[in-house]
Amino acid sequence: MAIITVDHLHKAYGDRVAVEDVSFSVDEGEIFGIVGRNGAGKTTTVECIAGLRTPTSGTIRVDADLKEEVGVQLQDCSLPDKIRVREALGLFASFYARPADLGRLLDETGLDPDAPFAKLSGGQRQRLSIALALVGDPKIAILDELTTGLDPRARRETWDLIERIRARGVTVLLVTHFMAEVERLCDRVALLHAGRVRAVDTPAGLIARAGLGQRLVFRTSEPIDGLRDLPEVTSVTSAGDEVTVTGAGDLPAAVLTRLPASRISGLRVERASLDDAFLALTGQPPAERP
Ligand SMILES: Nc1ncnc2c1ncn2[C@@H]1O[C@H](COP(=O)(O)OP(=O)(O)OP(=O)(O)O)[C@@H](O)[C@H]1O
Repeated sequence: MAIITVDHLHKAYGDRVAVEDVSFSVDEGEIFGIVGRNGAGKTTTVECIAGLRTPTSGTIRVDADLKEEVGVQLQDCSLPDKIRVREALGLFASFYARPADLGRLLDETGLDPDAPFAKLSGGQRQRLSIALALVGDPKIAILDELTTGLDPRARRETWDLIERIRARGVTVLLVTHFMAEVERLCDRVALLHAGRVRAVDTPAGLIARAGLGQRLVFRTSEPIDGLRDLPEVTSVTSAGDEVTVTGAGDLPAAVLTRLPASRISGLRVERASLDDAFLALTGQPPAERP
């Protein structure tokens, strides 16, 4: 059952259109991702859902009390240096009629209640900002760029935390640039591009929808322009001398007609990833690698 329904959302800041036309719905209990390049309109969309911005037109229905039952973690959490984790949680809890059990939140996030904000690592700050979003025991948690800037270990710990939150029945709306995060966490995802929805699907559905059968990765110092004309090829990208070719059909045989095996090395065949699907659906890669 839908807990959030966004219908033809349009939001302009003066002359600048941030969201052109966005519609999707989020089912109760799912982790729903919103992905797109910088400036695609992701933050504006979730801020409208959270009631922090007013749509220029279109409608948003949220089956929850916005003040009491929707927790929001926006980009860039900052608190006074000296405030301790326990104090920050207590302060935010005082805004709610029925706050969450702070002991359970501390257990879930693994934070030291006596640590001052200034002493927290990037990952701990991120976990605190998630805890603050959950302090009102919300039905819906909106998390914006949850793991940007975290190292791989801190990112994995944050993903585990989100899975524990979902296991409690919280619906999670997650804005992210990272396709690995989407594959790991999201049941479904809306791909935004230039203020519009390109696709709403499961991660596997997005890959299938992009029509990318497989990809070849190899090294060569030969020119690769001729590969793009092959009917089997969807995209060709290179980084240094490593070339990635996506496509369908008998891709290896087609590529080898243009590039003899003697001129390439390290050839491997991989299934298409969500990064590839993003590239195929928007014409651009999702973001710089974390
Ligand atoms: N308060 C504002 N005033 C004017 N323009 C804005 C404002 N907020 C966002 N924009 C513009 O609206 C567009 C969409 O911004 P938004 O922050 O929603 O995108 P985003 O997909 O979340 O990007 P990012 O990944 O960089 O956070 C951008 O072109 C941005 O510059």
